This record gives sequence, structure tokens and C-alpha cells, in this order.
Amino acid sequence: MEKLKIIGGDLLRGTVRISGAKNSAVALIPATILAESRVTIEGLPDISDVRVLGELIEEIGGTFHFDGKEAMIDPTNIVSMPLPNGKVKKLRASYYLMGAMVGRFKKAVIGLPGGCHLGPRPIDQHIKGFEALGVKVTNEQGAIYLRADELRGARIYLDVVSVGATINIMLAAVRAKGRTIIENAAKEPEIIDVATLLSNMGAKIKGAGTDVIRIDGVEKLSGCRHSIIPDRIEAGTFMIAAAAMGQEVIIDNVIPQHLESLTAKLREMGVQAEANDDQILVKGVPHMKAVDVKTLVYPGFPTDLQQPFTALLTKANGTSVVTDTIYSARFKHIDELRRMNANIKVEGRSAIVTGPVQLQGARVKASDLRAGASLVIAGLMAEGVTEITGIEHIDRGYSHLVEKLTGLGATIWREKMTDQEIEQMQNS
Ligand SMILES: CC(=O)N[C@H]1[C@@H](OP(=O)(O)OP(=O)(O)OC[C@H]2O[C@@H](n3ccc(=O)[nH]c3=O)[C@H](O)[C@@H]2O)O[C@H](CO)[C@@H](O)[C@@H]1O
Ligand SMILES: C=C(OP(=O)(O)O)C(=O)O
Repeated sequence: MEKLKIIGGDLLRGTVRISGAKNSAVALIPATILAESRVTIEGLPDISDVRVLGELIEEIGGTFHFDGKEAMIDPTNIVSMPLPNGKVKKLRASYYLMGAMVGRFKKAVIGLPGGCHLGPRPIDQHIKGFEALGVKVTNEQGAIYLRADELRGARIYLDVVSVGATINIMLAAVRAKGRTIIENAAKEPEIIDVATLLSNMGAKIKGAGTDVIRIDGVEKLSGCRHSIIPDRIEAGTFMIAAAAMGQEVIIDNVIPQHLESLTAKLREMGVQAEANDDQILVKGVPHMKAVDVKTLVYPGFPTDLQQPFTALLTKANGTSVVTDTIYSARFKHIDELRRMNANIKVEGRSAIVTGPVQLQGARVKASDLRAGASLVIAGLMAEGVTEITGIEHIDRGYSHLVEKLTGLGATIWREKMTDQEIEQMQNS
């Protein structure tokens, strides 16, 4: 087991290249199950979520060859094997195996998913969608059983805007008989990416990226080559790091439009952020203004950037209020930031940050993926040494983070934990 160590205070400068989007990758890989021949996905991030999904594909009879960037997936011999336990528990996105397996085999048994603990993460809208398509869904001892005689297109109105439910319903509906209409669908870029892959495989999907998606089911889907979109959350994390400690940092391989809500907030704080084609240039400034932020569905401010952004706000002048309307308990990073001298209190769904303070290096623990990113940013800003444990969460979603930050001039490295440190961490 490893920990991260950071000596704070280094100024960041240079160019960082953003990897493919984690939140697309984790849906694209299950989506390939629907093809009946080989699919190649270019530009995948080298993260543990991708590797775990690859192992799951192999467990059910497929092949998955991944060189850290490109994956060749052959789903031809996949069977609908029950996956009630084991690796499915390691990540939230294993729930996409439900839609994909039901689409291809009309049956699936999948354990309830894992992923970051951010408050309740219900899947009632996924189930409502599957049932509308004719699937009988039962929950038996922590696993979801899905079975259909036939998948029939349906009109489905989502009661809450959900990325997961929108994608999962799309995965099943591409093989249903007739037309499915998803109303009040989520509009995240990752949904467009999954729809693009499915369309390249032969699916008929219109309206992805709007709140009404129309899907005409087809008999068969086949292999193709697909290039993933860049990770807007990784890009946003580097933009925040650059605002915190950057002289001039170019974030390369981005779709600037995907990051407009963050760019606007950074500008409101007084940070210079200029977008062109596929790059964003961020220049840090000595004094930043406090701002209020509310996380919303896309194109609003992403919940996944709330935690890293909170670390930045400790350096802003005045009081900032950060409200997470998507996840009620996405504040586990706050206690750790406080250990580093941050002045933050949590009231209901809001964190109230008063700055500026000089953060101090400390021993902290990442409780989830973006909490980890928040602590890394805090470590870069802090005086002295910060040690972060729980970095397996960070490895779920950031590809080569240490190398990328080192390339920008940060002093950060991984170190093996001693047995005593592992024991202490497990008991804390
Ligand atoms: C809309 C939104 O910001 N989605 C984020 C959410 O996606 P993720 O796919 O995890 O979550 P959803 O978009 O599905 O959920 C959005 C909201 O709807 C609720 N919900 C969802 C499904 C359901 O069946 N019932 C239900 O009540 C959730 O509890 C949550 O409050 O977390 C991901 C990982 O952090 C982010 O990348 C996504 O951008
Ligand atoms: C919380 C996240 O991931 P997951 O939903 O896969 O746990 C995230 O990407 O910020």
C-alpha cells in the first residue's frame, strides 16, 4: 500500500495533457458487451476503474487488451454470467453491466455497486427504466436480478435527472423492439460519448445531450473503433491546481465548452483563464475573491469538482459558500482540510469557507476520489509536507497524477507505507 507525499509551495508552470474521461470510460467498456465483434477504444485513462472493468469483461468470457491508452475488447464469447459479488463491488459504474447484459442477453445478475460514498446513491430510476422496457427486476440478498422475455421500447420520464439512469436505459433500449423515449434525460458530455459509441456500433439514437433521447431498437450491434472524449473533471482539477499555484499552466486536450461553469467561477475569483480550440491557459494570481458555488446537473457546476474547488477557496479573500445539490454527504474532505488549517464549517448541504488562510502540511486521508484530489491541491498550496493515505481512491480516477504534477514543477511522490502506518490508517 502506498501514500502520497507532497512538499507544498512550488509554483506550477508548463503544459499538462488530459487523459480520456473516467466517467465515459466506465460506461463505454460495459457498452461494448452489446457488440458481437471486436471494439477498440482509443484514449482510455490508465486508472484502476478501467482495469477492474477489463477484468470483469474477462470474467464473463470476453477479452480485454489494454496498453494503458487503447483497449481492444472482444465481447464475442461473453455470456450472461451472474456477478453478485467480487469486483462489481469495487466501483459504482458496475451498474452499467445491468443495462448492457440485459440489452444483449435479456438477463443479468449484478451485485449492488460500490464507488465513492457521497450519501445515498439510489438506482430506482435505472430500475424504473428497465421495468418500463419489460424487464422483471428483483433485489435478492444484495444483488439485482433482471430478466425479460422481450425488451419493448417505452416512453420513460426520469423523476430525477440522472447520468447513470440515462446511460443504463440507453444501453438496454438499443436492443429493444421499437422506440424508446427518455424524457428529462441527463445532458452530460459523457452521455453523448456513449451514444456516439453505440451509434458507431449500429444503434439508432437521436437527441443525446438534450433532455429528450429517442432510441429505435436494432437487431444487432457490431464492433467499431471509438475515440473517447477528454476528462473534463481531470482538466478541471488541473485548472484549479493552476489557479492555486500556477504561474502559467496550459491544460491541453480539453473541450473548453465542457468546462464553462468552472472557467466562469475562476474568472469571478479574478483568475485568468483563456480558452482556445483544445486548450485552456490558466494563470494564478496572488489575490483571489471569495465566490459562492452550487453544484448542478450539466451544464451547471459539476459535483465532481466541488471538493477540489473547496480547497482553492481557502486561499480566497472572504467567505465562500459551496452547496452540493447532487450529493448530500460529499463533504468528507472538510475535516481533513481543517487538519491542514482551513477555516471551513459544514451546515447541511453547504460548506462555508473563510479565507485566506495559509494551509499547513499534515497527515490526511482521502475518503473518496475527489476528496483525494482536494487534498492533493491543498498539499500543493500548503507550507511543509503533506502525507495523503487512501490513495487507492485517487488511482480510481486520475491517470498518472504524480507524473503530470511533477511535469508542472510540483514536488510530489508515492511512498510505500509501513505495516504500522497501514494499521493506523485502517483503525482511523
Ligand atoms: C447529475 C450529476 O451531477 N451526476 C453526477 C453523478 O453521476 P451518477 O451517475 O453517479 O449519479 P446520477 O447522475 O445518476 O445521480 C444524480 C442524482 O440523482 C439521484 N438519483 C440517481 C439515480 C437514481 O436512480 N435515483 C436517484 O435519486 C442521485 O442520488 C443524485 O442525487 O456522479 C458522478 C460521479 O460523481 C458524476 O460524474 C455525475 O456528473
Ligand atoms: C464519485 C465519482 O466516481 P464514482 O461515481 O465512480 O464513485 C467521481 O467520478 O467523482
